[in-house]
Amino acid sequence: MRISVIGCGYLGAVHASAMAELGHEVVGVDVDERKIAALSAAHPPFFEPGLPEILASATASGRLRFTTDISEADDAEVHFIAVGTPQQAGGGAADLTYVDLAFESLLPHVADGALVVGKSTVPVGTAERLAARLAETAPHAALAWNPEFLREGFAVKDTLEPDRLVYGVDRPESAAVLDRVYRAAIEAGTPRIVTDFATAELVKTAANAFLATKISFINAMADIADATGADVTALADAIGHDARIGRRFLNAGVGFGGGCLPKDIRAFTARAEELGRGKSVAFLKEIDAINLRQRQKVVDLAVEALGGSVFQKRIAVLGVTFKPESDDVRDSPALDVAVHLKGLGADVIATDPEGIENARERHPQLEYTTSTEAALADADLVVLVTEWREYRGLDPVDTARRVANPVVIDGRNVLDRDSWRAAGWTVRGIGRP
Ligand SMILES: NC(=O)c1ccc[n+]([C@@H]2O[C@H](COP(=O)([O-])OP(=O)(O)OC[C@H]3O[C@@H](n4cnc5c(N)ncnc54)[C@H](O)[C@@H]3O)[C@@H](O)[C@H]2O)c1
Ligand SMILES: O=c1ccn([C@@H]2O[C@H](COP(=O)(O)OP(=O)(O)O[C@H]3O[C@H](CO)[C@@H](O)[C@H](O)[C@H]3O)[C@@H](O)[C@H]2O)c(=O)[nH]1
Repeated sequence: MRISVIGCGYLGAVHASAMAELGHEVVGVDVDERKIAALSAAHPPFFEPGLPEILASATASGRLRFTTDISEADDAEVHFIAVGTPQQAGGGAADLTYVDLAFESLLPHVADGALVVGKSTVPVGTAERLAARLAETAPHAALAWNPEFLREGFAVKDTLEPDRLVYGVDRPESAAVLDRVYRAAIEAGTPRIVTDFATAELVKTAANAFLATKISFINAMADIADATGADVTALADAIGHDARIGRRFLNAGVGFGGGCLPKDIRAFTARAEELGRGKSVAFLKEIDAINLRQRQKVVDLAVEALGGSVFQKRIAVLGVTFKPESDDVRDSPALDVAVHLKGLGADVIATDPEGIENARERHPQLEYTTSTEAALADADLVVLVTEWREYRGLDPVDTARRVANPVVIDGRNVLDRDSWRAAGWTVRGIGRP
């Protein structure tokens, strides 16, 4: 099929490449010339495992090209909208400017019979509004909402082998078109849920709200564990054996960040308030508050570990991205902790395998290194806040030789505390004795 993907960021670049990998003819469109130049040269403008390979093979095959000229989307049968929906400046609601601009710029290029498919995460009601606008200007085209559930770090696999497909449609023909797009996944047995616009939009919001709730729930348990000497990791293992609860997403630590969960729960709350249903999701404000307290908790642990002040103390911060296997620092708990410690007068040196460039752009006041050894050298304190494999695998004996003072705050509860303690370290975790 001929497909266009409008917006080639973390979501769109992967979606475009994956669609081409499935054999479709794809044009990726973005307003960012640098991004388009990089993608056209088969260089992903961000770090995502597996993307370089499918991008290279799809561009070489001629099935995938990128452009800043939206008129090149003219002959597509399906147009995916994958532009950003960030948090509004000064409020929690989603900023729909990019969706609206992308949609308006696409309208003159929507052919009769084409399907416009929203992929961006939007407040419920957006699809209905856009469908009405489409009916005015391109009455022989249709709109669908097909939310995306990929995780950064696993984006290629999640796109090619999704857990489920959700189609929000207003006519059965739209679902049939999406079935052709996703034929490979459907033939492999991927469940598909065909529903109305509002349900499809809400499925996405509800999924992220649930995931955020799971993480803040375990972080709340970590706080009680801290007050009682209990161990939140053992607690998570034990409750996780109950299949109704499940062990995944019960890792206590510095909390959730990224370009999705934090902004999506805030946008959901704002939308529910607009709908007069604020009370129904008021708990999400507490989920957010618990999450943000985790960042403060790590900072407080650092102050405590250094005897009441971090002023002029050398602190090695391991990790700046919001999670491993990504270079994304949007709303990153790790970077927030580093910035906060710096604000308290610490001599912070932050390291990360992939995120330094993005972190430096946002917070040039921090000192960065890509070398873990350089970060550790003569540190008075080590703070692990993103669980990259290289940090989880650090040798405690060798690491102890590098630092000035063998004290580590394990903000992700990933170090083997027994071997670190045996090597002379003081180890502080989250919700662990
Ligand atoms: N990142 C993820 O893991 C993920 C997963 C699922 C859903 N989502 C949702 O997908 C959407 C995109 O997220 P992202 O992380 O890819 O954001 P992003 O900021 O990485 O990418 C958005 C892209 O849209 C481009 N853009 C903006 N206006 C445009 C226009 N008028 N025409 C063409 N391109 C335009 C930007 O230049 C940018 O490259 C958001 O709604 C997000 O919530 C993201
Ligand atoms: O037990 C856990 C699991 C995750 N996290 C943190 O939660 C955040 C989000 O992690 P994850 O969900 O893996 O990353 P994203 O790539 O942001 O993916 C989420 O957001 C996407 C955008 O909406 C959705 O598509 C995905 O389904 C949803 O998992 C990260 O900061 C993690 O460190 C924890 O603190 N504890």
